[in-house]
Amino acid sequence: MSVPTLDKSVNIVKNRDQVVTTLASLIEQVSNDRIQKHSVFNIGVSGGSLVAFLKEGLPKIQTDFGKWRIFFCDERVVPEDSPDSTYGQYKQLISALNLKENQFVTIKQGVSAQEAAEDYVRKVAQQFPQDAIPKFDMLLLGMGPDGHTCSLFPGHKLLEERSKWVAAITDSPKPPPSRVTLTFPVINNALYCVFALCGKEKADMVKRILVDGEDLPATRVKPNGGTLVWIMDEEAGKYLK
Ligand SMILES: O=C(O)[C@H](O)[C@@H](O)[C@H](O)[C@H](O)COP(=O)(O)O
Repeated sequence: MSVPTLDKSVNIVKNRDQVVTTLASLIEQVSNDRIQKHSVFNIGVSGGSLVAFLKEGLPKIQTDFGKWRIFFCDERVVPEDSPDSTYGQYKQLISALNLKENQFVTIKQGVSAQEAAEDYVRKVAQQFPQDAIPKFDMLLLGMGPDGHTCSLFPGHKLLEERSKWVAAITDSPKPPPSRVTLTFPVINNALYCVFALCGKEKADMVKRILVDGEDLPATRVKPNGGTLVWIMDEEAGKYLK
């Protein structure tokens, strides 16, 4: 797979196809490194357009998917068979990548957002017993047109959460309203935080975050001692040139 090399934190590639291949190549590199060192690859995925990027890109990479544990950076509190369920959208990857269902760490079904968040904290803690704060190998993030990431929205009190690793939100401005989300203490403890995005509708917000440094949720993703990578197409990055 010939893709542009990632030599900086902000990578503007030609088009959506190259976002898919560049993202997949980075995931391939990091997953193989982590599996070689720790025999497991702990990755968090988001919903939105990232789902399609991964469905297209992951089947083309060489890695031991059997060593992957897949978490959700955020998840909607809906039944798994709802079209709004992020896990429901990723389920197709189970057969495509020969995964086992239990490699996805999913949220508890049939409970409130608060209960789902409390349960997810326990599930996450189980996978990172040695860590004072869970240290994900890689978190794959989207950025909404309002600068949100995960289910952390501009002006929301959850932006200030400093102790809970996973929080519930019931007033998400992006439907559906009830979700669980990782919080910044966990997000910024990851080894890699990777934003992947496309399209001119994101260009203004990309400029406000990466040029103007406006304090928006996506601006606050600054992995401590980790690596932040942005991968976007020319349309999304048109104000960065
Ligand atoms: O489940 C979700 O809604 C996401 O996790 C959310 O944070 C998403 O990543 C952004 O809204 C960007 O979505 P798009 O890439 O579709 O614009």
